[in-house]
Amino acid sequence: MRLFSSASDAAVDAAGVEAAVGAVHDPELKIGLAEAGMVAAVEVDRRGTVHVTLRLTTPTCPMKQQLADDVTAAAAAIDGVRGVEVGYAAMTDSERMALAQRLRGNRGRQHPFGPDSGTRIYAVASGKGGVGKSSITANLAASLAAQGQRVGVLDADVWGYSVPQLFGVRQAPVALKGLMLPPQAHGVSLMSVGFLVDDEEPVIWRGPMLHKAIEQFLTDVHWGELDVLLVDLPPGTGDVTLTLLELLPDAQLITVTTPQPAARTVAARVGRMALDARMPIAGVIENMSALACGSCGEHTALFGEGGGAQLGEQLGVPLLGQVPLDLSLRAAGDAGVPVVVADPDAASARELARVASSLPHVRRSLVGRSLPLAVV
Ligand SMILES: Nc1ncnc2c1ncn2[C@@H]1O[C@H](COP(=O)(O)OP(=O)(O)OP(=O)(O)O)[C@@H](O)[C@H]1O
Repeated sequence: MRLFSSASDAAVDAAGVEAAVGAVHDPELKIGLAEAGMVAAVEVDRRGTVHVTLRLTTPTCPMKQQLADDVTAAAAAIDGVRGVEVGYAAMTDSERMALAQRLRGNRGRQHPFGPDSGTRIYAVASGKGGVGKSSITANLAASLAAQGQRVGVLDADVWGYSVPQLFGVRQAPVALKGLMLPPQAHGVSLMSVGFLVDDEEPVIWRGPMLHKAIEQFLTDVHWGELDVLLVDLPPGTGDVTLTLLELLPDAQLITVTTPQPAARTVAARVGRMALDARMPIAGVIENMSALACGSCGEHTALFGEGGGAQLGEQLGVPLLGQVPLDLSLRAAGDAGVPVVVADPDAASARELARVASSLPHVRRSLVGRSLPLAVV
């Protein structure tokens, strides 16, 4: 229990406490605790201590501590409250079922990112692997979340997933009667195959199974209302990319390349594929641009120069930014904290934050809406 020295000895407004506790937002469910049916009891004793019992979706709820902190802060803000004690109970099966149904709403088996959704979707692609596509995705997401946007990251790089590592999240998502609650980190909702398999275990999905898995990541995950969904695609133009193009026809492509000709040429193929599918391309991000020496400031173009600008020209889209090679970005990624959060003044972080705040919103032309693609 936490005790406070209250400024006044006024009788506590029990209804006010209950309303304040009920209004606390559950970050995974994305609704208030009262609406989620999670407030089992709120009592105020004669000493001004508030006793709250929360009904958790699962006893091992990863948000338990944060919920306790938020509930404590909300109750403590009410006049006369001298202490707050938070206890827990678990939902029954039927309560979990009712909650899952409420969260799904009436969309049934449809995913929530259809043409009527207000979510901007960016699919982050590269030709070659290892050019920093996942690092860029993670940092754009964390930066947008820090600006107050509701952001999700779908790690569609099923074989080479790195979103769990980049966000420092290892826990499996809470499952609520067939609906997965995406883990949260740095204000971003996350979903990745990496949450569902052991680190050492190879993912050997192919064809229909892959298609099904990607579909489920869109349909059976409680994304809630998002302003932006970033999809980290696997490198190249494989099955997953085609599946996503089919499932998310309103997605816009962001192509990541290094300045090197080899990376640019392969990235151009992904760009061409998007153009052929009439998928809008938001632009190109050049990563691993010139390295600035920490002490003398001199720039070394380790991977050459100009690849991003040339790719942009080739595809007829803007160069959105040039993220320098930066030790801070690599170290932050290894530590599981995006560099825009861990070291916002680092050169890479400043450029990534700038790109995030000026991401264009390119709409798909209504001409030829159906895709000339099929998934086998
Ligand atoms: N600008 C940068 N400066 C320094 N290191 C970087 C930079 N961008 C990425 N890296 C590092 O390069 C490695 C590869 O990055 P990342 O995993 O983001 O690439 P990727 O294109 O998503 O790879 P893949 O698609 O093969 O999984 C990581 O160790 C990352 O920390």
